[in-house]
Parts: sequence; C-alpha cells; structure tokens
Amino acid sequence: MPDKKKFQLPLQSRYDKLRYRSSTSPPVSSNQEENMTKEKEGTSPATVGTRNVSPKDPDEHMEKRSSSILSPMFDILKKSRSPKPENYKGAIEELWNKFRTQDDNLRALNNTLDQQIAEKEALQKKVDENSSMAQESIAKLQNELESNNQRLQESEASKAVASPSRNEIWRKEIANLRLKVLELEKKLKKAYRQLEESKATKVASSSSHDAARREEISNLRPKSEPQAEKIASEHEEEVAKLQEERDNLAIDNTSLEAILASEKKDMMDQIKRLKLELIESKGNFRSWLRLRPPQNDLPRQAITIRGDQQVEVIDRNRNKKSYDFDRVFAPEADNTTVFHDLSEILESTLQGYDITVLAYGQTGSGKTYTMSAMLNMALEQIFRELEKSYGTDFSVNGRCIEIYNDKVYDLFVTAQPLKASGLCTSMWPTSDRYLSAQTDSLSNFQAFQEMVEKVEKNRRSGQTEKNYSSSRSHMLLSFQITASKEEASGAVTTTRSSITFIDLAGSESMKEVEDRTEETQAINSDLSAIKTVLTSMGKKEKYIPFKNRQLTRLLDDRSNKGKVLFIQTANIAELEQSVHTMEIGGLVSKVTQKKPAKNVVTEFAATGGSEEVPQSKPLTGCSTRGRGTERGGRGITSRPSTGSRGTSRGRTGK
Ligand SMILES: Nc1ncnc2c1ncn2[C@@H]1O[C@H](COP(=O)(O)OP(=O)(O)OP(=O)(O)O)[C@@H](O)[C@H]1O
Repeated sequence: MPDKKKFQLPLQSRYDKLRYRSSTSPPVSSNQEENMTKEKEGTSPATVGTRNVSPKDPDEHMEKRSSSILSPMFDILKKSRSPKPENYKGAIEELWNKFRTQDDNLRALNNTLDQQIAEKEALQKKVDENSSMAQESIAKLQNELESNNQRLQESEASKAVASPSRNEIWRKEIANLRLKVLELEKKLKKAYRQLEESKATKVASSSSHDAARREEISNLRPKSEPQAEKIASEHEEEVAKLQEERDNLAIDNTSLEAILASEKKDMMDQIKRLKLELIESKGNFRSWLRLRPPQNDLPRQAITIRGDQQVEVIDRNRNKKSYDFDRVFAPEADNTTVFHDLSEILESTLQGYDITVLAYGQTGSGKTYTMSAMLNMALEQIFRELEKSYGTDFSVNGRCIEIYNDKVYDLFVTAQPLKASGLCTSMWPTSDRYLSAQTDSLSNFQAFQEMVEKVEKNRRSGQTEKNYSSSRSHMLLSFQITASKEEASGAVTTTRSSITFIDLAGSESMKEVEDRTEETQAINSDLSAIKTVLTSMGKKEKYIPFKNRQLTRLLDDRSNKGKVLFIQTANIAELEQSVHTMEIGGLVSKVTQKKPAKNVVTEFAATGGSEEVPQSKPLTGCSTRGRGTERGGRGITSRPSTGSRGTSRGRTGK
C-alpha cells in the first residue's frame, strides 16, 4: 500500500509555496513585487548592490530558498510581455484550489478503500475459520462414521440397525458436503484474487497519479485556463474511476457476505442432521466411561486408555483385557469436555426424544461430581435453545424423587414414601402408570437452579469408606419439556420430550460396611437388577425383568421408547472396582433397541385436525388422570400438553 503522506506532503508544501509566491499577503509579496518593479526600472536593490533584508536572518533565508523553487516561473513572468501577470496568479490559485479539492477526494477515497480492504480481509479470515471448522466437523463425522461402520461390521446385531445402503447415503452426503466446502473455497479464492487485483490497481493508480501530478507541478507554467481545466478534468476522471471501484468493492463484499451466510447455514444444517443420524446409528443405548484422577497421589493402576473408545487392563494374573465404550474420558478431561459430547445427544431432546442419563460406578468414583455438572450445563443449554427457538411458547416441568431401600420418596416432600409407587413405570403421565409426585413448573434456568438447591438438601447421604459425603439413595431428576411452534403453513407443531438424570448410589463391597448393611444390600440389589435387565435386553429375551426392583421398573418406559446413556465412572487408581464398573459397558453395547419414539405432533388450527410429522410415533397412550388438555383417539396432544407455558412458576400437586 503506498504511503499517502509521501506524495501528499510535498504536494501540499509546493502548494503552500505557490500560494506564498502568488498571494498578495504583506510579508511575501509587497517587498518582492516592489523589487520586481524596481528591477524593471533598474532601481532594484539587487542591481545597485544593496539589499533591504539582512542575509544573516535564517528565516528569511529559508523563505528566499523556498521561493527560489518557483523562480523559473517568475523569470517567465519577468520576461513575459504580458502586461497582466496577476491573471496567471489567479489561474494558478484556481488550479490549486481544484487540486486541493481533488486531493481531499482522493484521500477520502483512499480511506474508504483501505477500510473496504480491511473489511474484506476480516471477511476472508472469518471465511477461512468457517471453512476449516466445517472441514474439521466433516473429518470428525467421517472418522466417527468409519469407526462406527467398523464396529457395525464387528457386531452382527448392529449390522441390522444400519444397513449398508444407509451408510452409502451418509458417505455420499459427506462427499457432497466436501464438494460444497471446496466450491466455497474456490469462490473465496476468486474473491481474494479480485481483492488482490483491486489492491494492486489501487497502488498502481495511486503511485502513477502521484508521479503524474509531481510532473505536472514541476512543469507547471502559467500557460492558460484551458490547461488548468484539462488537468482538473483528468483528475475528475481518476476520481470517478476510483469511486466506481469503491462501489464495486462494496457490492462485491455485500454479495460475498450473503453467499457465505447462506452457504454456512446450509452446511451447518447438514452437519447437524448428519450428527443426529450418526448418533441414532449408534443405537439407543450408549455407554461412556469417565476415569477420575486418583485421590491422595495414589499411583495409577494398570489401566491404559487406547484412543477415545477403549481401555485395556492387566489383571492380577497379568492377563490383558480390553473394554469398549462409545466414549472414554481420561482423568484429565474436565466437565466441559464431557458435556461437549453430551450436548450433541441433548439436541435430540428438542426433537421430541426421551433421554435418560445414568451415572453408574463405585462409591467415590465421581458420579455426583459428573452428574451435577452435566445436569446444570444441560438445563442451561435446554433453556437457551427453547428461548431462542420458541420464545415463551414452551413449558418445562421438573420432578425429583429418590429411591431408598426400594421405596420412592418425593424429594419435594420426603417424609413418607409415595403410595402405590410399586406399580409405576413412568415419572410422567405418558403412560397409565405414572408417579404421583409433585411438579415444579420452571420458567427459566434460575427456577431450575432453585429447584435443585431445594431437593439436594433433602437427599439422603452418609459416609462410606471411600466417600465422606456419599449418596446413599438413587436420585432421579426428570424434566418434561413441551414446545410449540407455528409453521409457515399455519399448522402448529408441538414437540414433547423428557430428560431424566439418574445419579445412582455407589456400589460398595459388603466387607467394607459395618452398620449400613440393609442400605448397602438394597443398593447392590438395585445395581445388579440393572445388570440383569441389560443382559436380558442384550439377549433379546422375551421377558425383561424390569419389575424386579422399583428402580428398574421406572426404567421400563424409558428404555423401550427413549435413548439411554450410561456414564460409568471409575477411579483410575482402583483396578478391581473399576473392572466391575466397566463390565456394564459390555452389557450396554449388546443392547440393540428399536428406533426410539419421537413425540412430535402437527396440528392444523383451522380444521382442528392433526397430522403427525413423518417418522414420528403418536404420543404414548393417554392417562385419565391430570391430563385435561390431552385428547384420546390417535394420541394427539393439543398444545401445551402439560403444565404452564413457561411464563409462571408454581408447584402443581398431583
Ligand atoms: N473427575 C474428578 N475430578 C476431580 N475430583 C473428582 C472427580 N470425580 C470426583 N471427584 C471428587 O471425588 C469426591 C467423590 O466424588 P462423588 O461424590 O462424585 O462420588 P460418587 O461416585 O457420587 O460417590 P457415592 O456413590 O459415594 O455418592 C468428591 O469430592 C469429588 O469432588
């Protein structure tokens, strides 16, 4: 980029000098014009050898030196036969005024161009970032898809879930996405090339303009008015050209931004859809392992993490054994890293799927630590998304229970176990047999935080060998979300889903327990009931023993219709207990569930008729209790189905 000062300053100083010489202001012209007249008359001090200004005065000396630059012009003026040299002064003055105006215009244009170039460069940077982000996501998706395919090939059961033709479609879509990214990159390269060219033109035109003007100035002679006009019109042309260039650049930038925005949106939508499909392809039952760092500087045991899906252990007999998971989090992974993966799964909550997240592991292995962070971040994300997409047209209801010694307690109340809970298979009225627990209507994230604060105080805890503050009950915190949106067609689409976080009580060896035998026995029975259910599901047995314990009974509905994520927590310093926990992962991976139910209903207000969104199943059968706004028949829900619409907060006893 040319240094504008370089050519503008000399120009200015020459202009000043010319002004100085041609003006009639007293310090300059009176003496000189007097001298000129005297010179003409042959009485000039120079001709008589006397001067009326001291040559020792440095300022005056400088003035004389600078005015000597214009001496050729004055020589002409002196020698000219023209009787009116002041006419030329006027012409020069006018010419300079024009130059000055042009100069101002050019400077303003230069600034605008600089700004536009900077904007374009920033845009380019943004585009580079976006395209590398998209590339990264696509590469990640591709990797996940490949490893998923590999795993699908290994597992016969999984093969049935994701047919090769489906994978072929994904592969094609990913290839299309890649092509799109490449096209976008090409467009950007072209835009960048144009930018470079216009920069070069600008530099060239600025410097040639500068040189031309320098020459004009040095050759400047008070020739004639037409000459001045010619020069001025040349400059006008140049200014017009630059203005056109500036306008073109602005149009270019705007259209480039619009193309980018729409392409980015398209790509993001496709990536989001692919991610969801990928998540679904991995089955409804997912299993993660989170290894916590050792306490009290205990050495790490022989647990080796292989990539992000496998761990290898060496048992007492020095035998190697490996365990596979959908995701393994090393002890260094913090809660934000774990949530990053969970947030992808959460996206399907707002698509109408029921999600259950369970933390399973030894006492002190980090279940509560993980679950409270996940719960908090998840609800924050859910409220953010709901507010963004539905405004206030949504409702979130919360319930919280604990299961202690096979009995259900409402954590809003605690005193007595809930009556008839032994028959209940659901936390919400999505089935006939649901718990009659109290409901908090949550209008925002803050209301959720207050609810958690309240129920946590009521949860049973005790001291175990490994954990000073150990949860001695299973806590189930569940949220039912209903959201409605009016489509462009006038139809109203209502999505209903629920998300349940289950912080299981930690398993403990009976040898380590003295006075809490009943409690510990109940916990261990619940945990082994979960294992039994998983084993039966993995074997696709006809009868799945959900009814064995209260805990598993409440998992019945959710396991059959929703998505389930087991987060196994283990201490990397405790080999034996960790191996017990990790075995759950093997059971989970064998469970291949049918497609989960998606609870989305579209209703046309004008006709009163309803239409289900393709691929969705009708909402689960209606209960006669407390479902005033729900209708029978095809299991269609008018909106909102339950609770308030996200505007007021209050508890509704059921
Ligand atoms: N990943 C981790 N990083 C750092 N500290 C952790 C981590 N996981 C757990 N802890 C700490 O270890 C202690 C025990 O964790 P936590 O209470 O979550 O265990 P738990 O599995 O819920 O145990 P219990 O089953 O006995 O309730 C807590 O002080 C917690 O802060």
